Amino acid sequence: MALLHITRLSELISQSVSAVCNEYRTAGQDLPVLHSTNVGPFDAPEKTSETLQTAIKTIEAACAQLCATIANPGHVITNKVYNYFEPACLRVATEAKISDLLLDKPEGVHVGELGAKSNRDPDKLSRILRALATNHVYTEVSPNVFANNRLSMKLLSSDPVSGLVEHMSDEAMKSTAVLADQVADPKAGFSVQVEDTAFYKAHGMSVFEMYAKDKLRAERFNQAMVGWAQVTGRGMVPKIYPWADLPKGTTVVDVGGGNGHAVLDIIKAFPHLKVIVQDTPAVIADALKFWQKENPDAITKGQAILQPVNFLEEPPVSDGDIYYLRHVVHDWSFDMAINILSNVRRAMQPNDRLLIHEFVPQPIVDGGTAKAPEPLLPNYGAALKRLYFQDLNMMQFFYSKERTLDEFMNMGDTAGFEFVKLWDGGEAGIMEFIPK
Ligand SMILES: C[S@@+](CC[C@H](N)C(=O)[O-])C[C@H]1O[C@@H](n2cnc3c(N)ncnc32)[C@H](O)[C@@H]1O
Repeated sequence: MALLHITRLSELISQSVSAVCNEYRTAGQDLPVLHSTNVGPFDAPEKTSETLQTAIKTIEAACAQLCATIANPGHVITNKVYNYFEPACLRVATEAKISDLLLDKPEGVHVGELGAKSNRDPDKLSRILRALATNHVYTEVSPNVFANNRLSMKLLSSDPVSGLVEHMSDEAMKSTAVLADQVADPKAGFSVQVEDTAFYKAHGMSVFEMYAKDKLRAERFNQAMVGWAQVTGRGMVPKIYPWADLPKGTTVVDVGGGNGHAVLDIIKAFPHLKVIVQDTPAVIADALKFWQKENPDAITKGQAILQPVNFLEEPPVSDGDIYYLRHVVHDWSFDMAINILSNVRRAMQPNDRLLIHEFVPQPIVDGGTAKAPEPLLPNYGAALKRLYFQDLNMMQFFYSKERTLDEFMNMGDTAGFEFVKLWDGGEAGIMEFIPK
């Protein structure tokens, strides 16, 4: 049985590798290589076919499960706990702009030069870059000479994923360090108040209070949201919902829209639509710069309007047809989320629609709709770990959570909405509601 288990895992890996090769071959594309700095043809989630996605998921899940099954347990656990160095090293690399310094230098750059150009101690830098290269971020081409590879290209300062790395390895990770203390605390551990969260303990304020005061971190967070969207399928937003079928002039209100990158993609694909982005005044000021760079015409023509709102205290603008909330509800406890949704409900007419775009995690025990082949964990285990860590991120920031479909349906019902449909978008889905 034990032998069957590990050989089955290895078979799953080799079958899935064949499937990957086949997808590339059929598309006439070269197979990916780790040291390449070129963007691969299927690197973006929206460019990855379902067959390729399943094969990659299976490889990730089976490799992790095989290692966990056969390696020394103490070794595996020690490696897991040492993982906290990886984000710290990634932040050193992004803040020192190492990937920018290595751009177009396939022969690599000596750490002495990297240290001089980034004002970092070369010895510390070399050890940090070596730790990253050992984990496949950067290549050490010869002793102390480092070059970019397919992963380190995501750390370029022009790539919004680098903002995500900094946001997560700075203010987020500092709160992760005290998460266990908060969970064990007899008072804070059972609270749902934001003042009792790990984030509040670490920083003495909530995350949105931080961003109201700290402009650099606030701008970085907005960039992080674009990076997050890119990784989880920015290009998916126009594909998940039948935006094309909406009548000309339909107005989509992006409530808590950040800089409005999601609706920017929507009007790019569906120019017959109009959008209004609403967020806090500081974020809207940042959003204006973003649109002036990305699509200034939409602002001049009035196709895109940017407006401040405080959705905790007032309804969003009332002249929308579709109210779209992307990764907003997950920031709030049940009661606070009901307050926001009730405010949205107050802005809406009977024929308007509410779209809540969020992760919808599947229970691990029956695997929900994911249906991984045995002996993989039913939810594809390590391949989907981001989803479960993201839920903990919501715990440490807000004492909120990533919710199941049932939880969203209950929430919608409480706030005065009738559930219509889940538009499946893979990792995240759009839940459509109408006013009751
Ligand atoms: C997790 S971000 C999601 C941003 C965007 N929808 C996206 O998917 O990238 C949550 C957003 O809610 C906004 N927000 C928080 N409190 C708010 C409030 N009281 N009124 C309006 N927006 C708020 C934040 O500024 C932030 O842009």
